[in-house]
Amino acid sequence: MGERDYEVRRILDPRQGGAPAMGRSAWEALAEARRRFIADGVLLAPCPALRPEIAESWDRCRSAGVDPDATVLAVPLSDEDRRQVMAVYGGLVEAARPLMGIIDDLHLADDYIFELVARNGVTVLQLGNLVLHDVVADGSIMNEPSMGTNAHTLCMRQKTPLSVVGPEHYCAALHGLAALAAPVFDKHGIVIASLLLTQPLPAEPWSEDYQKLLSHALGFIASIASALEHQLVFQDSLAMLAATGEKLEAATEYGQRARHVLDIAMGFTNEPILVLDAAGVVQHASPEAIHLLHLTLPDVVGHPAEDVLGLPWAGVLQALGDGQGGEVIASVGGREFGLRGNAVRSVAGGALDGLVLVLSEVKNARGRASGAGEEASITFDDILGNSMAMNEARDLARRYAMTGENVLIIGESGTGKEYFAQAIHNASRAKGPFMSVNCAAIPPRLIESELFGYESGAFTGAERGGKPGKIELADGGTLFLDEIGDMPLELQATLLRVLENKRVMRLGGKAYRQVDFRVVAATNRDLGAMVREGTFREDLLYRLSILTVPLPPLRARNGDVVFFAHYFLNECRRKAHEGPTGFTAEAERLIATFPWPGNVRQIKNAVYSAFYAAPGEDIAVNDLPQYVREGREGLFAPLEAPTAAAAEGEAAKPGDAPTATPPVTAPAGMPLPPRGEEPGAADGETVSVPDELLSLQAVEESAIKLAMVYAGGNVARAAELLEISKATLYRKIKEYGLRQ
Ligand SMILES: Nc1ncnc2c1ncn2[C@@H]1O[C@H](COP(=O)(O)OP(=O)(O)OP(=O)(O)O)[C@@H](O)[C@H]1O
Repeated sequence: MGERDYEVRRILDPRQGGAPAMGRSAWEALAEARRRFIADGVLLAPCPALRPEIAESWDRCRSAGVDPDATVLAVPLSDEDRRQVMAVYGGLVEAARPLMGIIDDLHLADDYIFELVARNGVTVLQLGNLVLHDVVADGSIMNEPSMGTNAHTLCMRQKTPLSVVGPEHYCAALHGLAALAAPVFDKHGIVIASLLLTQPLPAEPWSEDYQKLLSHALGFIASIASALEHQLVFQDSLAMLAATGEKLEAATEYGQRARHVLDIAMGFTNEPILVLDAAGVVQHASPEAIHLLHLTLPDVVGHPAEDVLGLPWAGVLQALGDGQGGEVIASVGGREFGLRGNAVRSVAGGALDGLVLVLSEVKNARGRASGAGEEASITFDDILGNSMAMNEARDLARRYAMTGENVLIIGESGTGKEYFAQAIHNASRAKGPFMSVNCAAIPPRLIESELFGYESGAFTGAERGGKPGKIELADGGTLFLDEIGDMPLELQATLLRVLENKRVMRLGGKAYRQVDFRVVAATNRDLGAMVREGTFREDLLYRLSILTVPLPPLRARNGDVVFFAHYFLNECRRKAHEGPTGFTAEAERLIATFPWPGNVRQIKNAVYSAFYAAPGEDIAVNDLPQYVREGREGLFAPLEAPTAAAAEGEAAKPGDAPTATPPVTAPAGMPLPPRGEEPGAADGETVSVPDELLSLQAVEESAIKLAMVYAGGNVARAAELLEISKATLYRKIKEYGLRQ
């Protein structure tokens, strides 16, 4: 239509376009001009009735050798060719048929033939009652070379509606006809066909009425051509719409299938996952997420994040939508959950398509808290000591931390094994949880459920909804197996399998969960000897001990003892904001030479106890625990009600401040150590404590008692002094059968 350079309106006026008005003389002059041209090949000049396009057509016909006297015009078309043409023009024919039918309603003509002629001259649709069999064979190709000057070929050539009447036709066989034709353009402005109305000429074709009728008929045909073009565009749009609809349908179907697949896939993951669309509506939820949130699938899927997680979607997007791995905390049903998010974009850098949220309960989401509520806050920078032995241990552990492999830490009690475990965790998996299990502190029959967790109903007393084990909770982080030497033999094989496969099954469960965790194990026992005794599995030891960090006892760390004494003194001052500022020379000498079997913990406790006991500027020998003053390697004695002799003796010691050691008495309800275990103590004599009573457990037990004394029975304060969590202290109080 873009090429259309005429207007239908103008054609209705015969003076402005289409067929020029022709009176009788003009008609006769035209006929004469044609006769002369056919005969001589020359045009009579001037002949106003002869339009240039008609004259040019005659010229082309003559040059092409068209026979002006042929009786049968047009070139026959094979059936096959015709089928092909019809296949191409089928759509156009269907569109044109109702429009062309209007001619009947208008009674514009009596005898006529109204045709839709393809661009190549083949009639593809024919209406009307005029029979032209004698002139044009049915289903033939009608074009200029086959039938001389004609209206439809010329209108397509000229790209405008026009008429060819009587003697304007080159071939005499058509002289009795008037043909009116209008081109049909496609949406690109290319002529694809023409509409052709053919009628027999009346007796007086030059009459004014007939000339007017011709003009109106041409306008009508041009209008139909125009309507047909619009219809084509409309059909095109419909087709496009239909195609788009089909594509949409296909896309919707594909989307539905993908959704179904994802729904099923969700059932296979043990991760608590929520998938949200760009508007923040939950589209999928894994069973684990449903389980963790204590909700049902219909409570979650199809609901906005705001309703499910209680968080404004805009805030979630801001925190997690940039794909930088942030975390937000959501509170659902009074419990807190960490949400880590992965932004989904189908085009890199493009608009957000959705968000995949991985949930975890806050206690392990933050990656710090262990089951006992302890925090893995220690880094290698917090591990003090400048002795060569200590530096070597620290360097070794730092290197091992980077390997991601399991690490075994061996050392006496109080040498800093847990400190090292935390430092390794924070150097390699700080973002993950640090879960610690003290194999010596948990009754053997409970270790299994503590480690592996259980499903609801796994055993009598199991929590409803089950409980994840420490291994599961350590996912993405570190499992610290303290006192691994106390791991029950029957569990060692299972643990080994878990270490090898990195997957666990809860007790009473049916499915394995893949867990990504690293084990740091610690012991103060000789695992090699235990293997020889048959109480520790060799294969487990091998698995755990590939990277071993031996921690030197304090007595092997040259210079560290005095360093720690001052360090802990300063720590006390920082906490108390007052108190002694140093040690007397003699107290420092005593500290430096004491063997400290309880290592750093012991010296720390000794300094803390002296700090709160010392009345003066400096901590003196008298302020130090009695067992230190007496050169004994334990804490047992100081908790004893001091004998008068002992108190005197201490007070009389030269070089110390002239103050008596404050009598250490247990507050009401605080049990004193079992005297019966101390040979000779029953009769009140001061005796040296046998070595076996200075076992590490005794050291710990005594430290607890001492801390409780100084904390006035306040567990929180005592825990602070001992630098352990309240929960651990409660556990140890229970373990040692102490009363608070
Ligand atoms: N290198 C160190 N720097 C600072 N403090 C230390 C160091 N080593 C140990 N400590 C102190 O000693 C305490 C005991 O350390 P830790 O619990 O790590 O020892 P452990 O070897 O695990 O002991 P146990 O075997 O009895 O459990 C710590 O709470 C800390 O206060």
